[in-house]
Amino acid sequence: MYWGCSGSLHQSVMTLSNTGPFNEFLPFPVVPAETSLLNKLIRTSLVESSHAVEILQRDPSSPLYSIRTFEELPLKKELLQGIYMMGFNRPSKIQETALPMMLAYPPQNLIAQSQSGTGKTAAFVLAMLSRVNATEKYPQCLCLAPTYELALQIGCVIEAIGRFCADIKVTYAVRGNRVPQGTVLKEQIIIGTPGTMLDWCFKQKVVDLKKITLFVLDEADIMIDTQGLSSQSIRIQRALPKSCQMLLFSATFKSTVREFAEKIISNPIMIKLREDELTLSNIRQYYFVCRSREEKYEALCNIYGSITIGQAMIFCQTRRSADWLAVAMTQDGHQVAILTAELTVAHRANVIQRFRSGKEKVLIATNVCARGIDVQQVTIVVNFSLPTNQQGEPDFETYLHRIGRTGRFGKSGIAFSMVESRDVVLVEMIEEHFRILSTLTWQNCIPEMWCPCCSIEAGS
Ligand SMILES: Nc1ncnc2c1ncn2[C@@H]1O[C@H](COP(=O)(O)OP(=O)(O)OP(=O)(O)O)[C@@H](O)[C@H]1O
Repeated sequence: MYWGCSGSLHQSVMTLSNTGPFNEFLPFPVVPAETSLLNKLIRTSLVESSHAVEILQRDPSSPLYSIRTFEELPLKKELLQGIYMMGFNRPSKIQETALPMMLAYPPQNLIAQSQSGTGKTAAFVLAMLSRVNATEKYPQCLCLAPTYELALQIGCVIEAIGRFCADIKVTYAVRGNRVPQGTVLKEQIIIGTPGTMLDWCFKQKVVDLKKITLFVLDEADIMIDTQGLSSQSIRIQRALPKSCQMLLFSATFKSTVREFAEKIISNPIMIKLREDELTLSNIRQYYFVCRSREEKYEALCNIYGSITIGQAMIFCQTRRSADWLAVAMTQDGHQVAILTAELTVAHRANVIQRFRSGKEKVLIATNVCARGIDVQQVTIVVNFSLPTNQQGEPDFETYLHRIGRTGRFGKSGIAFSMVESRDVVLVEMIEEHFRILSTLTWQNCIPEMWCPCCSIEAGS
């Protein structure tokens, strides 16, 4: 699989190593950069938010306005053409507010937070392509991303939106792309990871930082959670001229991100798009009490026999039980895909893409690799085992992530949990926990006695 575009780097085999923070309960860590990448790869459309953009902090001297159409922006016609070729008819929520600020003169510094998929990348790509002076053949914009693959993804967006800007070129400061000292870079935009960018700027000295007019730091939350990346980014940023415009983007706005952002960006305008909260209120939840794994499987087959299922996602606690279930379902003639943390990111992306496109109807996943992955068309979620922590207590957060839907995409869904008798107490704890948030409709259905509550069309 090749994730880059036609830029000046070509490399076809990519895997991300699991180097992120280690989750003590699970054999494989959840790596936020991987989740972010997978979501980018599987996302084909904008995640529209119902929330307004909040302006947390603003430069009082800057006029603040938002736009409704791309034509209202000072964009060159080649960029408008590029935008329309991408199928973007109107700006997203975050673009409405951020783009006028990013394109304003004099240039303004901006910190923007908005959840994944809301159009941040497209926004800063437009800013980069607008700021560049295409007649000058030297680096003018630097963009930092936390991983090789994410850097290449940004490059793809630049090349897609900028396809009519023939004179603007992009290069990649990422591992494997070596530039000997003395190289004269002609590309106006450099996208890279902090380590290699640092090398290009300070060791190889192929970038004259004094000539950089726009600096973009993407996925700031991932950067600061990944050892070394934030200090490398700060080193680069500190060497830039005072007049250089700084843009920082993040999907989350934890206090650490805010502190980091404020440390490196002076007098920023700060904007934030509130995230839709996960909710269980539109999910009907049922559970089966089973005596064994085999009986859980029988219950699962009963669900399949009784209701119309679009696509289902089944969660298992361990890889071994995921494998067992995949074999059993395949033998019974189901088209099943399996997602476990041992797969490389490229492999996982492939599995998810196949599932998205409907090639498989069932996706069996272990929790670790499915967390944060956005598969919107799923109408049925099955907990083949309830998520628990190392102490054997219910993992409420994971439960919510597995079955929760945001208000915006809150088509009703159904979730089934298979529990062994000794675990009914977990069900009660989950019920107790979420009763505060929403009204739950738990139903105790016993496989042999199929109850009427379950004869509901999924997604109805
Ligand atoms: N104005 C728009 N109209 C329609 N689609 C858009 C628009 N802007 C972006 N998109 C599309 O929406 C998807 C998400 O956009 P984008 O990647 O820019 O979001 P993001 O906020 O940067 O996400 P992430 O945090 O995961 O990087 C992409 O498929 C992109 O092509």
